[in-house]
Amino acid sequence: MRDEFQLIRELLRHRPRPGNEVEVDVGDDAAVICPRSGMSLVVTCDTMMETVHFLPCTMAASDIGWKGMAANISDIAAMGGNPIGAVISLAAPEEWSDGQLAEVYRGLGEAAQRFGVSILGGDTVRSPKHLVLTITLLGEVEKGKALLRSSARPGDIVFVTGDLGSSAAGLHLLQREDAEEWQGCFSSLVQAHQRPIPRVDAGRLLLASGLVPACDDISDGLAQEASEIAEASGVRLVLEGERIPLAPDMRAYAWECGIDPLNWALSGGEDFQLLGTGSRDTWEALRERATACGIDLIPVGWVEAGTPGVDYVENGKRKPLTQKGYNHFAANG
Ligand SMILES: Nc1ncnc2c1ncn2[C@@H]1O[C@H](COP(=O)(O)OP(=O)(O)O)[C@@H](O)[C@H]1O
Ligand SMILES: Cc1ncc(C[n+]2csc(CCOP(=O)(O)OP(=O)(O)O)c2C)c(N)n1
Ligand SMILES: [Mg+2]
Ligand SMILES: [Mg+2]
Ligand SMILES: [Mg+2]
Repeated sequence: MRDEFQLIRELLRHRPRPGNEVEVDVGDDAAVICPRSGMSLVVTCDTMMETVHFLPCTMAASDIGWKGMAANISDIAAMGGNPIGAVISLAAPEEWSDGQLAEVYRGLGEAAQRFGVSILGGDTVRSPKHLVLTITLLGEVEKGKALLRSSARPGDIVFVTGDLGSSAAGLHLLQREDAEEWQGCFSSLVQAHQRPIPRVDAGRLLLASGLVPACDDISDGLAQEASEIAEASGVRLVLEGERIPLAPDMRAYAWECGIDPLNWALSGGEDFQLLGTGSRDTWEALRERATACGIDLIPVGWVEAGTPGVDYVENGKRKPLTQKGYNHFAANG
């Protein structure tokens, strides 16, 4: 029989050392943190749910922890912030052994360590069926400077920070009956799905440049995130299909499967790159500054005045984008 308090001690045993902002650490009724002066708190929350976000064939226990943390860090990155500390809710079924749960926390701790996140506390309950991992992440951002979805302006360039669709391709591969035969050749896709890297580096650079009006992270696919910026800013985004960056491995795997790789980029989700807009006048300066820091900003379209929404240009023809992103309550969810 599992002991709740023994399990909590086990899960927290190897957590990263708390950062300087932590006034009261895990172990009391609540944690106390103090952001640096001149900084505002940024708060976000995301859940990883067995069957919805992962299956035994798609993710090892440690990957679940990494990805749960990475998905939250990505939302802080999209605001231009720095992550500070996490509060973690774990609902665990009896079928998951203490060892497996410790593995979830090992992966979670690896991501926390890499991105400077303190584990501030959490809650542990029994789940009658599936594993559910919910993380609330706190971060800090310079007061009044957070990057918003609502600041895109007509004339802006639309850009992304890296390849799209690889995570969806990795998920497709991992769910094949003959997945093992494919994993060796396309390990980068599996890696993109299981161990995404949130773009805190890019978010911080975009904020520091002062040249980026709007930003969003790509959790639900480019189509959905572009429409979020369009709606929030009251503008029309125009995406150019040919410019959307696709990893060579992703193209090759899609070709093997007879699938259009752009569908994975537009609708697949979980890439956790950033989507942003920047003024045309300062675009070259911004791009050079990013390149100097090893960050690619890839132009994928532009912003126009018009009915809020997204248009798509393919083979020189422009039309409203029909692809939808990931939606938990739709057919693709
Ligand atoms: N159940 C909820 N209660 C309150 N706010 C929510 C809930 N679900 C989502 N939100 C808020 O709605 C907005 C959109 O959520 P979501 O699409 O999940 O964002 P993201 O893709 O960045 O994680 C966010 O501001 C989020 O905090
Ligand atoms: C087994 C399995 N099926 C489907 C998916 C694909 N999937 C699940 S949730 C999701 C979108 C991102 O998750 P969400 O909870 O919407 O995160 P948020 O947008 O709130 O950051 C995707 C693409 C998956 N990762 N695993
Ligand atoms: Mg969310
Ligand atoms: Mg987001
Ligand atoms: Mg979503």
